[in-house]
Amino acid sequence: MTRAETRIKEVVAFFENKDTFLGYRKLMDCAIDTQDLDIYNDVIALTDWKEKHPNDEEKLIKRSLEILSRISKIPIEDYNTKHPVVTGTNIIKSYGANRFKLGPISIKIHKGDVYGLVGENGNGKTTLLRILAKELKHNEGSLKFNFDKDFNSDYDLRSNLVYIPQRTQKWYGSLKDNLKFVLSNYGMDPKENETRVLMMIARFGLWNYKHLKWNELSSGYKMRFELARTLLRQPELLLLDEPLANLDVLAQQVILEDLKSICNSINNPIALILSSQQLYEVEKVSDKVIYLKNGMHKHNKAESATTNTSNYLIVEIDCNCEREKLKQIFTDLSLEKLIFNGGIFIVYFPIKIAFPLVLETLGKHEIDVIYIRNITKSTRRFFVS
Ligand SMILES: Nc1ncnc2c1ncn2[C@@H]1O[C@H](COP(=O)(O)OP(=O)(O)OP(=O)(O)O)[C@@H](O)[C@H]1O
Repeated sequence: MTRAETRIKEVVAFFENKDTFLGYRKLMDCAIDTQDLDIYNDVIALTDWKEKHPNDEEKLIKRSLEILSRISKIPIEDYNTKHPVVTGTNIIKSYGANRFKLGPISIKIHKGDVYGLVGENGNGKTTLLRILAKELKHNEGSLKFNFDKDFNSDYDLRSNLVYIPQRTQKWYGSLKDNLKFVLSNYGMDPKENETRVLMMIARFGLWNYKHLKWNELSSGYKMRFELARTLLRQPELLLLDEPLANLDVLAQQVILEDLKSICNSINNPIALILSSQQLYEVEKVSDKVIYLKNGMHKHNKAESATTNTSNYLIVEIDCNCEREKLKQIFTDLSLEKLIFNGGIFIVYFPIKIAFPLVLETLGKHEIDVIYIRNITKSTRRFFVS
């Protein structure tokens, strides 16, 4: 079975399980991979119908499955993501003597992969993104791009790599007109322009917002607009600085999943690096997490001998329990260390202790647990140690 066939099968299963919210977004990804304007028009017509008939789930499923069946007849070529699209070697950036220094950092970025860039404030995330975007010059090391589309100037480079900063600029006119403007700059025929723009509007859940102006959109929808605008340019490398900053928790998860799915396109994958403070959300979708501490890349290898946390099971717990009581109940589990950090406990056990045993112990003592997480392999442990 090809990747495309496997994916269509998955999407059919979402609809069969009546998970139409996810199924419909994945259906649109399958449609985008066909690059077939007739399919796009089918999806656009169905999106319009769906917005007008929000309660007719059965018909939506039926019509979606029909489109999927048409998509399955279109051959989709697998893109070979073997070669990195960016290779940075020993990159160093200094803002001057006795000031912040980033690096040396070495990094290889492949299309189809999502890289999460995390770290506390002021540790160099934006600096690294701006270097990769060629907005900022590095002092030492090499940075090589290997794009499919040739670039002869920094202007050309801008269509291969797109950097969306934390604060984006105001625009004028309607959301849809602004998106159409992007493609008209590439000299696209007006009919195709309309179809591609409406497809992207549908994909980013902007259908009911397409006639609104900048000041009529919430920050979250402004970010969706930026993503739609960016993806219309079909970049090969996408650099996002804090894209989740203004989104509510559910929207953060939806946008991250969408980005992952779009970047994982079968025939047109994109390499994505995004910086964020939303560690868990980012870890969930990232193929690799880059944790920056004082400008250095701290490698997240739980087994690494260089990390002083490697020999522990580390658990984060929020519970209604006194510190002394917690200490006492964990004595049997050979408790190593108990830290109270920002309202939650960080508990260290020898690595031989299994996480379910911690759960069992808390249950046995009827501790009122609000939240618990095993952070042994998460970069979260760097934030608390
Ligand atoms: N143009 C500049 N000149 C001098 N120092 C700078 C400049 N830009 C950034 N810095 C310093 O470099 C360090 C790293 O900044 P950077 O914005 O890269 O961090 P960050 O991890 O993105 O932080 P945040 O999470 O707060 O956005 C900070 O100490 C900052 O003050």
